[in-house]
Amino acid sequence: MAALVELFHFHSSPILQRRSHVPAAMAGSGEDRRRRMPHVLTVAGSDSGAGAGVQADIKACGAAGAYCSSVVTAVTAQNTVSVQGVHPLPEDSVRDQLRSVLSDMAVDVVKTGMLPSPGVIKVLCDSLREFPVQALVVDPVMVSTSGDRLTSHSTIAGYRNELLPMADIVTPNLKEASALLGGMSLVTVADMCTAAKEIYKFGPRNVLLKGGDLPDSSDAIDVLFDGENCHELRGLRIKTRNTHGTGCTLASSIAAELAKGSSILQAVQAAKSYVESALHYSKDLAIGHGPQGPFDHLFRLKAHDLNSDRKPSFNANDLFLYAVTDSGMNKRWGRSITEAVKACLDGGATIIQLREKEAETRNFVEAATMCLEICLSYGVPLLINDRVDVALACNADGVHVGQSDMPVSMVRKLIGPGKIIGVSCKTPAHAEKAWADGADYIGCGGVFPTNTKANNLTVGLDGLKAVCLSSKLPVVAIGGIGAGNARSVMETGVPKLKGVAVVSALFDRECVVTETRRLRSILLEVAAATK
Ligand SMILES: Nc1ncnc2c1ncn2[C@@H]1O[C@H](COP(=O)(O)OP(=O)(O)O)[C@@H](O)[C@H]1O
Ligand SMILES: Cc1ncc(COP(=O)(O)O)c(N)n1
Ligand SMILES: [Mg+2]
Repeated sequence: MAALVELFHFHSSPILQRRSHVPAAMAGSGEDRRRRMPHVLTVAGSDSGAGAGVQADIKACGAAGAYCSSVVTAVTAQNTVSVQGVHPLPEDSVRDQLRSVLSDMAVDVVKTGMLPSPGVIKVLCDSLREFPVQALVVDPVMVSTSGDRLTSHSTIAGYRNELLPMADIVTPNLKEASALLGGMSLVTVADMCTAAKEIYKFGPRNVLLKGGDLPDSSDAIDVLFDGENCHELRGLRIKTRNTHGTGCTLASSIAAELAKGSSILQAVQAAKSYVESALHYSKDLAIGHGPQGPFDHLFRLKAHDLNSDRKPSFNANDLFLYAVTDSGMNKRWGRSITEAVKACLDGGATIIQLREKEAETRNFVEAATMCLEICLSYGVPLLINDRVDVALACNADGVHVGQSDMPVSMVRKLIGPGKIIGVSCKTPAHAEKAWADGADYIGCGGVFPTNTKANNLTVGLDGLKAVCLSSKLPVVAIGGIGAGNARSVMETGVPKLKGVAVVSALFDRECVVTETRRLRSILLEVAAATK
């Protein structure tokens, strides 16, 4: 067997070199300039419940923006309770389907799922030799999560000797890894690394050992061995029964990312983050009566995509010196809102939020429109506090909402994918929800006591740190911050903390320009010192 592994190892070249890969969007020779799409072919079983198998693969690829063709290897009768029947298709039918697609449709990446017999593995390997593709992703499906067997024992040898040596990445779960290694026990992350290295010896160029079922782990930990390093990939473990199809989905999503031109590590990270988001969105979904429900692969059709290039215009560094206006203070100092905004822009504010709690709508819209024009001339984004209608009316850059304002998912629906949404958060749970709902940044506070907001609970520097450490979104600190304590806030040095938001320290002062400059130079000093 070692010799066979050697042989295949030698013949299969590293990913992206096997077939010259033309990025789909740019492809097109002189005679054919039609637009191409990244194309994944899944070779897998049908799941009548559509949570796993071919159905999951098509949805996962679609969600990633790839086309997905499908060669069906078996038809299963299954639901959220168990697998009630498995009907493998004749090998000839699988061969015909493979030929139909591979000979015509310019497949970039092949992903395999349920392969019910050694014969089907052989047919597939022959087809891949006849029609080489850019990359092969092998999800060695053996047993469904419900515990039902989906392939014969004899296919394990087929995987080891024939398919794995051709694979760019293989994605066993704990049970499958153990089966491939003759029953090795896997209970710790260290065991997972050892097992990944052992499986690597069968010939795949990368091994992703999935730890969805790792006992006693509060995170969802996967391990990627690329022949040199063992990367530990940690994600949030979502508390839900709806995990049917996570393995199929992860592998298909990896295939789609590879077809789009990502490296293996990038593809795995993007896929894992997609599965995590999909589980989070679907955690309360009720489909079926069994213990293992499916999830909603296409949740991004409803909520915006957090990890896409949806909003290249939002730059987290804009949170550096965040000025929040206050109509009461402006009145006290005899300033118009536009004068206040212009002054803090002159002093170097990097983002502005209009927070007008008392203004009449007509006046607010007029003022916001004028402020927007000023902000545009400084190249600084303008956000509106709470009032989605005002933001829409004046075409502001976004909205900032609090925990009791309109929910972020609704705001997103109203203002569209291209606008910025910020949310006030006090706890890691708020921060997680803000991320899942599709916000762009978090305002965390009140860090210190303040008179600007009545009855506002203070979270302190420790509360701020806790939110920043758990947040996937950039954070701006708010509440009682000014020249006297901004340094202590920024010196917490937590990675997600991008700046401070201030109200009174700028606007409850005689000269807004001077105060903004003073604060800015303090922030710049800390930034320079902590670089
Ligand atoms: N409850 C969960 N929360 C977050 N991620 C999960 C959860 N369960 C599984 N995953 C992730 O889903 C992917 C599939 O893993 P796993 O469920 O172990 O595979 P399989 O479905 O093949 O058994 C992995 O990236 C794993 O970390
Ligand atoms: C047809 C088919 N293929 C694969 C799986 C594995 O499901 P999971 O991704 O939950 O391990 C399944 N249950 N059915
Ligand atoms: Mg699973």
